[in-house]
Order: sequence, then C-alpha cells, then structure tokens
Amino acid sequence: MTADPRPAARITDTTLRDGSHAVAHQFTVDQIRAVTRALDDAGVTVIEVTHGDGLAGSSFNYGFSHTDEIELVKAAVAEARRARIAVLLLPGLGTVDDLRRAHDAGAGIVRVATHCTEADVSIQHFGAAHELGMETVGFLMLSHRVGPEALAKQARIMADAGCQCVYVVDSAGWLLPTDVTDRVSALAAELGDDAQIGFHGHQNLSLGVANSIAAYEAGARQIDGSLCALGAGAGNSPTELLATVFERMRVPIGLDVDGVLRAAHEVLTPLIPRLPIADRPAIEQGRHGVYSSFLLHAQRAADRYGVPAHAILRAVGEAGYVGGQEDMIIDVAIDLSTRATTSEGVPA
Ligand SMILES: C[C@H](O)CC(=O)C(=O)O
Ligand SMILES: [Mn+2]
Repeated sequence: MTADPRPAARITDTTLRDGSHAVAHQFTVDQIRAVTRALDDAGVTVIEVTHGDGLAGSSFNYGFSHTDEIELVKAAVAEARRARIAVLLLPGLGTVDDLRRAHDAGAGIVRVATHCTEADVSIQHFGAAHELGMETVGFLMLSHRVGPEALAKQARIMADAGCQCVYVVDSAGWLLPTDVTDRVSALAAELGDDAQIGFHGHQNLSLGVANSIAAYEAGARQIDGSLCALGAGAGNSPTELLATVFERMRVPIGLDVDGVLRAAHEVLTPLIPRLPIADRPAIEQGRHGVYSSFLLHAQRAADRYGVPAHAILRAVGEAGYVGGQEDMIIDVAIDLSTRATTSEGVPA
C-alpha cells in the first residue's frame, strides 16, 4: 500500500528582493539575470524582484538602489522561461502607479505588505492588482507582534479585498515553531478556502526551515526561501535547504534539488562578498523581535556613533519600532552614545 501523496507546496524565491537588503540594494542587471536563470532552470516558479523594501523603496530613508528596479524586473522577466516575476509593494511607499509600471514591465504577481495590524491599507492595491490581472499575495509583517486570532482578523481583511494568499511573515525571526503552528492554524480556520496561507521566515534564531515545516504541517501552501539565506537580518530560510528538506518529507514542490544547490553555491555565492549569518546583532533581532531590515541601518549607525549594533537593535526592540521607522535608529544610536552603558553596550 502506498502512502497518500502529501499536498504540494509552492516555493517563492526572494533572493532578488529580501536579498537586496543584504547587499544594500546594489544588485545589477547582470546579477539579476544570472540568478533568475539559475532559479528558473531549477524549476522555481515564482521569483521576487524589487528593492528590499518593495516598489519605490529606493530613497534616503531606506537606501538608494544601484539600478532602477523596473530595469531589474524587466531583466528577470526576459531571463525567465517558466518562472513568473513577483514584486513587493508596501502601501504608502509604493503606489498604484508603481504597480502599473511593474505590471507593464512584465511582473505577474504582487505581494502587498503591511504591518500586521494595518491590513486595511492594502485594500486599494489588491483592487488595482485584480484590475491588472495580477496574482495577489498579502504579507502581514512582524506577525509576532499580535496573537493568532488578531492576525487571522487581519488576514480576513486582505482575503475580502481579493488577496489570494495571506502570509504569516516572521520579519524579526522571533517565532518558534509552536508560534507558527498557532498563527497558521488560526489563519486556516478563518480563511477556509477563501485564500491560501503562506509563510516567510528569517534565520535570526536559525529557525527559518523548522518554522517553514511547522507552517506547512499547519496548512501553509506557499513558502518563501532565499538562496544561501540572502536576506535581511540573518537572512531567510535558505531555498536550497527548503528544497532538500521538502524532498525528504516527500512534499511535492516541483524543484530540481541539484539545480537549486547549483544556483546557491555555484551562481549566487561567487557574486556576494558577505552572506548573512546569525551574528550577535542578528541574534539580538530574533531575541527582541526587531524587524530584520533594520540590521544594516543599525550597523551604519553603530559605525557613525560608536555604539555596538546589537545594543542599538536591542533598544530599537524595546521601543517597539516597526518598518518605516528606519530614521529612529539614528535617534536611538545618538541617545545610546550619550548615556553610560554596561560592558554589554546597553544602558547601565
Ligand atoms: C519590507 C520587508 O523586508 C518585508 C519582509 O520581507 C519582512 O517583513 O520580512
Ligand atoms: Mn523578510
């Protein structure tokens, strides 16, 4: 007797979007082409490409891109034979006009990201995406900041606005597998067949892959990964590890594991001078629930004001800052630089 096949899951690779944080948004057209080609050859069907903070993220507050992201989207679209290109959009930063430009450049999927309590600001963007005929995904960032039931209510707002898959986004890499199970289960109970559920993990506590398994077992059918974990903080769940683990679990994901391993170790690695690791600042992000995208901002402020990055991130976590408040990192660093601190670099 053969065991029932396990439900399929779709891997979305975000090396060329979340990974943009890790390279300070300096991706070039040639890099986008090489990585897209390798992912596409390995059978990855969704590849996300934009500034790390999404459409129109290139700015003083978030960091300027090396290359206009619409050129990057066009390069990925030209290179992909089967994969579809997704873009991220944070309402208030990216606009409906930016979405139209991305669509005209060939993007087929939009992932609209809001803070986990602000799903209502995504409604018009899902409407615009629907009119453009794009597939829609909702991203509830910093999902650890509210409990499962409150998160499920926010997912309901996105689903009612036409979102086809709502993600639990562990932006701080803070969630434990049981926390992920509780959140995905609550979304599954709320959404039923109205929308799929996805999971986006970060490696700050090295739990991205374990959390992705927990998410799948609780009903998530879209899972994010990034080659060699390239992403904000300690990076994302490595796509090559997700591919290998799901193969072992006999979960159909349609990827050629050898191809994904090649993409990670023969194509991406030579292009990237420093891959993310769970060093002290990144671990403090996971420990204190700090938005992973703050890492490079904190490192720059640390160099400038002579205080440790991990202490800045800890103070940022205590203050409860969320995505969009990158400028407050400087305030925190200045404040720390004027105060007496312990040998750990935190206020005495
Ligand atoms: C804009 C953020 O980088 C979105 C994301 O990937 C996260 O919150 O995690
Ligand atoms: Mn992320």
